[in-house]
This record gives sequence, structure tokens and C-alpha cells, in this order.
Amino acid sequence: MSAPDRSRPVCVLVGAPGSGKTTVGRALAEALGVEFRDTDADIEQMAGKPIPEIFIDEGEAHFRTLERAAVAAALAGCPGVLALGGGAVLAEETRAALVGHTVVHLSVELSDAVKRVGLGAGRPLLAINPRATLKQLMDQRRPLYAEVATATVATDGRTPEEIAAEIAALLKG
Ligand SMILES: Nc1ncnc2c1ncn2[C@@H]1O[C@H](COP(=O)(O)OP(=O)(O)OP(=O)(O)O)[C@@H](O)[C@H]1O
Ligand SMILES: O=C(O)C1=C[C@@H](O)[C@@H](O)[C@H](O)C1
Ligand SMILES: [Mg+2]
Repeated sequence: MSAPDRSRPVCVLVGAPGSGKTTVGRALAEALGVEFRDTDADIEQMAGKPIPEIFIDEGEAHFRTLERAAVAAALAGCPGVLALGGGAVLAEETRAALVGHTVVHLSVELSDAVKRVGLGAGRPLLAINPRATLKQLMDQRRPLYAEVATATVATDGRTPEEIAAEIAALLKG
């Protein structure tokens, strides 16, 4: 059996805000016994402040610049499960960098996504009118998640553990 490649993620998770990338990613990493990394957390560490503060102080464009760099670094240096921010796939550079990786799109319908993000706390783009904004984001991004994904796993009405188990089975082939 060949040794696992320590320089690339075993799985990259993409999907809309509230699809469960962070929650399922943690459960999957634990099930596989590998590290979990989340580019949103990397960006906060890099910037030294929470994401909402980056949006307030420097704006979304600056956040997206930090995000492109965080994704590139994580793709080259995370041997475990990697969760991307919900909007990371907006960058053409990031979509290109994902080619050749195992990328799982966690799909979610609007009704479950709205319930999960609630009033959008900690998610600056959803601070106003979360339901309408989420619908708009999801409509815009659905084709982008599909473009980068090597597999899609539905999350509606399922627990994070069930979803993580399905992904673990997929990864085993
Ligand atoms: N399958 C699920 N069923 C029920 N609740 C879930 C499920 N997955 C995640 N949640 C809950 O939904 C909320 C959002 O989940 P999470 O933060 O993992 O989403 P995300 O995809 O990482 O979002 P973001 O793009 O904003 O980082 C959390 O409160 C989490 O506990
Ligand atoms: O959907 C988005 O554009 C975002 C999702 C979050 O994961 C964070 O990356 C940030 O709040 C932006
Ligand atoms: Mg997350």
C-alpha cells in the first residue's frame, strides 16, 4: 500500500454558508484520525481579528485577497480535511488551484441553510436579510461549487455524523 501524501488534503469541503463545512469537516477529520483545517480560521489568525472585523475595517475585497492566499497555503500544506470559506470558490484562481484535488460539495437547500445560519451571527454577508441574501449567494455559487466538486453530498435533514460517514466511505472508494 502506498503511503498517504502528507502534502495535500485528503478531502476539501466546499459549500454554501450553513452547509456544514466546519461541523462536518471536524467530524470527518476525527473519524479519519487526521487534522482538520478551516481557511476561515487561518484568515482570522493571519489577520489577528475575527472575520466580521476584517469586513468592517478593510472591506470584502481585502478579505478575498487574504482568502486566496489562505486557500493556496492550505492546499499545499494541509494533509488532513480542509474546509474552505463559503465564498472561496468565487475566485477563479482558487477554482483552478482545486483541480486535481478531492473536493466534496456539501449541498444544502435554502430552508435548511436558513435554519442553520439563523440571523447570520459571525457571517458579515448575512448580517442584513439573511434569507434573501443566502438565496442570492446560493443561486450565484451553485454552478461554481459544481464546477470544482469531484463529489456532491446532500446534507438536508441529516446529522453531521451521517454526512461524515458517507464522505469517509466515498474516500475509501
Ligand atoms: N447536518 C447538519 N444538521 C444540523 N445542523 C447542522 C448540520 N451541519 C451544520 N449544522 C449547524 O449549522 C450551523 C452552521 O454550520 P457550519 O458552521 O459548520 O457551516 P459552514 O458551512 O462551515 O458555514 P460557513 O460557510 O459560514 O463557514 C452550526 O450551528 C452547525 O452546528
Ligand atoms: O459565504 C461567504 O462569502 C463567506 C462565508 C464564510 O465562510 C466566511 O468565509 C465569510 O464570512 C464569507
Ligand atoms: Mg465554516
